[in-house]
Amino acid sequence: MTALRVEALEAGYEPGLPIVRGASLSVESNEIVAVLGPNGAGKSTLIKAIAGLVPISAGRVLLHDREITGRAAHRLPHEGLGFVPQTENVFVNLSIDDNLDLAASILKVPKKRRLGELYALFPDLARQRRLLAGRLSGGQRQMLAVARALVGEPKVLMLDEPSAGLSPKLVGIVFEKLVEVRATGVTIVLVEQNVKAALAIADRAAVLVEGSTRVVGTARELANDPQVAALYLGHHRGDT
Ligand SMILES: Nc1ncnc2c1ncn2[C@@H]1O[C@H](COP(=O)(O)OP(=O)(O)OP(=O)(O)O)[C@@H](O)[C@H]1O
Repeated sequence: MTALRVEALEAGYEPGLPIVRGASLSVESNEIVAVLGPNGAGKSTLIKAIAGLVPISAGRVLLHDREITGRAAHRLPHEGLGFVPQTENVFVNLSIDDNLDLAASILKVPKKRRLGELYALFPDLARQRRLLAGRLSGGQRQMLAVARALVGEPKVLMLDEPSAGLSPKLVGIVFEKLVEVRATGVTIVLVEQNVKAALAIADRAAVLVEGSTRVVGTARELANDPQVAALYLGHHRGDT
């Protein structure tokens, strides 16, 4: 079953100046799909447009065959779509517990059960639950951002550059956690500059160039395609 379908999407920050220009993507249930591409290709803009944070001027977004095009960001967790922004993705002045508690209150999720499940998935967070989020290391903070986005039990979780600012070791730890999250039945879409790390966990990937999806293939095909590598993937930050 198709979990998320993006059809010929156009989106941008100013009217008449689309940054995303005809991006199409189909993500099957329980897949991990990476959106890759050169700097400035519009990867973040695409994921933010799906997440209701950038205006869409053409095309459609469907979540499990239900159209959600242009749906306001705050409504999407109720539709089963979770989003982890690249920055400001936790409340730094609140504890881990309060970050999760607040998300559960807003989404009207049974707190005790859901936080118990999330603490079982993220034991490091459970151990430090009274600690302020602002005092967490980069990797732990990213884990909390993922946990927060999971509070509403999304069917599809989208992440904007989860590896940003993390050491290669921490990228590995965070990405392994994403594989565990997928094993709980969550479909994952991630935008990444770290091509190598993303292709290591992804089933398939799409390469976005100048706002449109140019190549879609299995992670293995893309990793081994010298033309794709030379043309589109290049040598990006963290790609070592
Ligand atoms: N808030 C904004 N307002 C106006 N233009 C923006 C905004 N954010 C990004 N852009 C522009 O949109 C274009 C695509 O940016 P975007 O961040 O989507 O690319 P990207 O592929 O995610 O790149 P990177 O990998 O460098 O983050 C760039 O030209 C950028 O300057």
